[in-house]
Parts: sequence; structure tokens; C-alpha cells
Amino acid sequence: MDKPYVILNAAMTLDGKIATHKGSSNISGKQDLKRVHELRKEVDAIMVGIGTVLADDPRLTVHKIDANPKDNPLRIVVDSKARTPIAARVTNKDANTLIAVANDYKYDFIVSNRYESFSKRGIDFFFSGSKKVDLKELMNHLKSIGVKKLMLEGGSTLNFSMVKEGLIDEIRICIAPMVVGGVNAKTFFDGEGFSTMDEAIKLDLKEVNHLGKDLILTYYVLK
Ligand SMILES: NC(=O)C1=CN([C@@H]2O[C@H](COP(=O)(O)OP(=O)(O)OC[C@H]3O[C@@H](n4cnc5c(N)ncnc54)[C@H](O)[C@@H]3O)[C@@H](O)[C@H]2O)C=CC1
Ligand SMILES: Nc1nc(O)c(N)c(N[C@@H]2O[C@H](COP(=O)(O)O)[C@@H](O)[C@H]2O)n1
Repeated sequence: MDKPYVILNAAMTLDGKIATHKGSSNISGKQDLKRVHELRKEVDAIMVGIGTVLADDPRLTVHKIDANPKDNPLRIVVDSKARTPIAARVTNKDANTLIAVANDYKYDFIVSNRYESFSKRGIDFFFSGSKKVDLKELMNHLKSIGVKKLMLEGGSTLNFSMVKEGLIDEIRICIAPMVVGGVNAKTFFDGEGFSTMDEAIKLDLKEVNHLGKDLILTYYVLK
């Protein structure tokens, strides 16, 4: 299957949380955020799930280091039910945006005013899968439109689906020296999970670095 090279990047507390149970998620230190934006500058596209858009209203542009607006990668939102708010920052003019929607929700969406408003703003759409976006088809489509390197930036649900489907090649995780707890706090990978350790996705540790107080680990995903 033809697909982009996918790098999953995130920041978590020592206890594996990527947000608190209330949704607070400022975890990376200053130096790590610079590293993240250097990576954003290097890739062709940044992808997040709709949960992340609704929780964080991210810009998904290169804005913490010097950069030309033309360095902004394509922004992709995996949004099966087409719930992206019209006013979400990912729909602004700072970069191009593609929203991936599942076919079961396509008709209602394309006859809505929202579709018209998005289209007027130049937002592109990709329809695939029935109830959920088919991530393999999406990866294939992205490669066909020139996305060679893709940065996945969460959240927990999309991270698990992507790794389970064998679509992630590399993982870069910032571990901040904090413990936040909370059974309902999002972890690095949530989703339905595997039943046994035999099924676990196996990784190969490639690099260990310190950035200020944070620890940055880079892994290759073994296939
Ligand atoms: N600390 C960090 O580095 C980061 C933290 N976060 C946090 O993660 C949280 C959001 O995570 P989630 O709620 O899990 O949302 P998410 O961002 O993973 O989005 C999940 C949604 O993706 C959509 N989706 C469509 N097709 C899918 C498929 N085939 N498989 C999986 N999902 C599919 C579904 O609509 C699903 O509800 C927020 O609290 C945010 O702050 C998010 C990114 C980075
Ligand atoms: N690497 C990293 N460290 C953190 O501490 C974070 N909270 C995140 N979050 C991700 O970045 C998005 C925000 O992007 P903008 O600055 O608005 O462009 C957020 O939605 C998460 O995907 N990442």
C-alpha cells in the first residue's frame, strides 16, 4: 500500500496522560515546542482527530519559530461525522485544510450550509469508509496528492487506530516530569486497546534526548 511516512508526535506526563480529565494539555516545555515546530516545518501535512479540534482549537501551523507562511503544511482533520466547527482555527486562511469525512454522513453534510461555507473558504474534503473514515484509504489518497511525510498530532483515539492499522512508522514522545493521574484523563493511546501483550505493537528505541526538563524518546514502529 502506498502511503506517506508517518511520524506520531505528542507530549505526555510520566503517567502517560496527554491531557487532564478536564482537557488541560500544556505539557511540553519551551524547547520541546520549538522541536515540534521544526518538525511541522519539515513535513508535508499535519493530521489530528476531531476530538483534538474540539478540545484545543489548534492552529496547526508553524508559529513558534521563524517561518514563512508558505512553510505551513497541509492541515488534515479526521472527522467522520463532519463536526468541525465553521469557526475552528484549522479552517482559517493560514494554511490549506482537508477534512476527511465518512460516507454515511456525506449526504447530510453536502446539502448543508456548512459544506457551502467550508467550500467557499477553499477547504477540501475526502470521503471514505462508512461510519468511520477509512484511514488506509485516507493515507493512500494523501500520498497520491503529494504528501510524502505526515505528522500525526493526536489525540488518543486516532493515535490508537493509526497504530493498530499499521500506519505509523515513527513515534516521537516528549515525557514531561509531571504526574497528573485521573482515570478519565486521555492517555497517549486509548481506543479499544489490545487484549494480550502478544498483540502489542512492538517498537525499536532509536534515540534518547533531553530538552530542558523534558525527555524526548524516538522509536521506530516494528512491522
Ligand atoms: N499532549 C499532546 O501531545 C496532545 C494532546 N491531545 C489531547 O487529546 C485529546 C483528544 O483526544 P480524543 O478525544 O481521543 O480525540 P481524537 O483527536 O483522537 O479524535 C477522535 C475522533 O477521530 C475521528 N475518527 C474518524 N475516523 C477514525 C478512525 N478510523 N479511527 C479513529 N478515530 C477516527 C472520530 O470522529 C473520533 O471521535 C484532547 O484532550 C487533546 O488536548 C491531542 C493531541 C496532542
Ligand atoms: N507536542 C505537544 N506538546 C504539548 O504540550 C501539547 N499540548 C501538544 N498539543 C498538540 O498541539 C496542538 C496545538 O497546536 P497549535 O499551537 O494551536 O498550532 C494541539 O491541538 C495538539 O495537537 N503538542
